[in-house]
Amino acid sequence: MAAVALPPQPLNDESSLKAALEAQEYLQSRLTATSEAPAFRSIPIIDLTKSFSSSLVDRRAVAEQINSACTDVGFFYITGHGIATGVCEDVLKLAHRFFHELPQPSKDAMLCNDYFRGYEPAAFTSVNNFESKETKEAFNWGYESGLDPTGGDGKYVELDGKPEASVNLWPSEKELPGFYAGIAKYYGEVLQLSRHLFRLFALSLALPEDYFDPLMTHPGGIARLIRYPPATNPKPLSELNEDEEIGLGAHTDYECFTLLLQDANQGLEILSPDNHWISAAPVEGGIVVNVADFLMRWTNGIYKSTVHRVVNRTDKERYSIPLFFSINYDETVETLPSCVKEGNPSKFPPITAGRYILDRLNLTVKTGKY
Ligand SMILES: O=C(O)CCC(=O)C(=O)O
Ligand SMILES: [Fe+2]
Repeated sequence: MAAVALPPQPLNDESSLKAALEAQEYLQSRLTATSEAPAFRSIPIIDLTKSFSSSLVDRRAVAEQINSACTDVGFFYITGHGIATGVCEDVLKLAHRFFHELPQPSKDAMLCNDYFRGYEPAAFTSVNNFESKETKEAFNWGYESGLDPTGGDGKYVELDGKPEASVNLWPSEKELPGFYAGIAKYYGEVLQLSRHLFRLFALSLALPEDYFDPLMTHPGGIARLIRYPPATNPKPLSELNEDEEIGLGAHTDYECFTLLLQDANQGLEILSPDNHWISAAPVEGGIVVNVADFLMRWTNGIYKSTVHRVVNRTDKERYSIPLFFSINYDETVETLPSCVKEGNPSKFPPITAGRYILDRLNLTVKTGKY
């Protein structure tokens, strides 16, 4: 069965902005009150090795674990994912080089553009309504067909639906030799891993395995190198801490799901429904996966998009590299058929992938459009 996408329609800016504002309200409600969902204290680890098997039975067994993780926690680690340790180590080294070797004026010359590509100095964006000053700095880039091992289908459009060659901003080869090639290596692999995961998500949702394939031929995929400075007052995660030094404020992600590579320093924390923060400390060889808001809506709320934040509690810098994987930005979709039942109708109107993400991003910038 082919994926059911709606026929092309004019972008409905109003419904996506409404959805973006609702997401902010949801965040505030999660931070101020507990939710009725069952509490959790740990994050499942899923070994993907069998998901690469030629046996559908093996692939379904992995998909079932994904279903439980997404229903209960919204976060899981993947191991056995096929991206070599060396590739992960190399891209983390590149992150270090970007922040330490590139002179500040060169970074400033690549200041984040309207599509959120380029360099974000500390405190440039704030995910949580500016309640906290964020210490992180970042370098963001997005999909280019040249970074896609499939070569893409030539139909990529940007967040606002415009066909753009590329709005990415790259440091020059002279200033940072090997940077683009190193990014391309990791990005290409993590993009393909995301497509593989989406097939497992399809199985996990009782959909045909290729259900999402036509929707990720030119997918949105913003990725970033993030640097968190060392803590000025290192201390472990504790309920008693009140003066948290926020690296990245409490938020949910916007797209379908995120694949996060982190270095050896812990800092990522996720919010259990009973409002306890749980550390998502690095797991050897593991990549963190979390459901984001677009997929939460698409599954009628069955898959959880869980609130998380980053507090670097160590005396070392911390680096992380998330990829926010989206379907093609020009797709408008309605609730998945397997997530709508008699007595449980769709809770969410259709929205367009890119426009929704752009509205969410715009709400994070001090000079935002709204
Ligand atoms: O740095 C991390 O560990 C998490 C980053 C994150 O949550 C994000 O960029 O949305
Ligand atoms: Fe996040």
